[in-house]
Amino acid sequence: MLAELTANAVADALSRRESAPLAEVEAAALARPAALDAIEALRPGSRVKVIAEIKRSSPSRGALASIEDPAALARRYELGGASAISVLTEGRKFGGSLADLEAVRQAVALPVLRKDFIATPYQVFEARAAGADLVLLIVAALDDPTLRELYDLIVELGMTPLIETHAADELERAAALGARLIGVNARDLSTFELDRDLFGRLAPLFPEGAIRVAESAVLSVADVVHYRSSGADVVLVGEALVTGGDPIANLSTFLAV
Ligand SMILES: O=C(O)c1ccccc1NCC(=O)[C@H](O)[C@H](O)COP(=O)(O)O
Repeated sequence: MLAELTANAVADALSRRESAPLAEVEAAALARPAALDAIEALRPGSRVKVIAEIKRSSPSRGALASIEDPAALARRYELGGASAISVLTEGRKFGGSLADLEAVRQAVALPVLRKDFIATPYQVFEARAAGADLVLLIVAALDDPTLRELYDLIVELGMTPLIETHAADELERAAALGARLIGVNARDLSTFELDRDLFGRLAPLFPEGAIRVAESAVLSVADVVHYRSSGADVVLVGEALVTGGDPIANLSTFLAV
């Protein structure tokens, strides 16, 4: 069953009255310099890679960090060795915005992910217009034709789709797209429960050659070790980095795994 939060966010996206006409956002997206190569940045190496997230609050944890200057935090992440930056752009539950993404884009030379409940081509153009290099698609939130349409548009605009899954059948749907970057979110979006073992159970189902991203629930180095030993190439970390003091010091411990 589609989580209520996700269903509402998708319904919002579908019914939104846009502030700018599609043609304008499309033109702004096409006028941007080429997107950065996220596949290259996240290519598996001898150590785990980190996508570091700008996250102010969340439905499961409430307020996490005020983050008055997302660009400054992104620069710290870059200095600390992150391979990409995730920016939550959803406003109501996560306190994010496209303005955050634009600010981060200008501050760092790393690929930037638009992390949101993406359900329309408009949002994909908006992401590119704001400078995103990657766009998250949540398999559970989209039917196959929409998933395909949005996936193809992201690729056509030169960006990289990060395909988020939470179950075996969703990984099959991600594989059918030809996805090169696939995440398993440990967080059940209906109950918010965290299952750090889910990644390991689904890891054998990843298609050959896909980059494997473990999303959510990294609170300590032990969690990174756990994901890495289960086959993760990349971990996506929010809460631990925005609440854990010096992000550079935290990243250095994660990146040693
Ligand atoms: O974080 C939440 O509570 C949440 C609830 C419902 C949908 C999505 C949610 N979070 C988005 C994410 O996937 C995480 O921000 C990201 O994976 C980082 O997770 P964490 O390191 O556990 O903060």
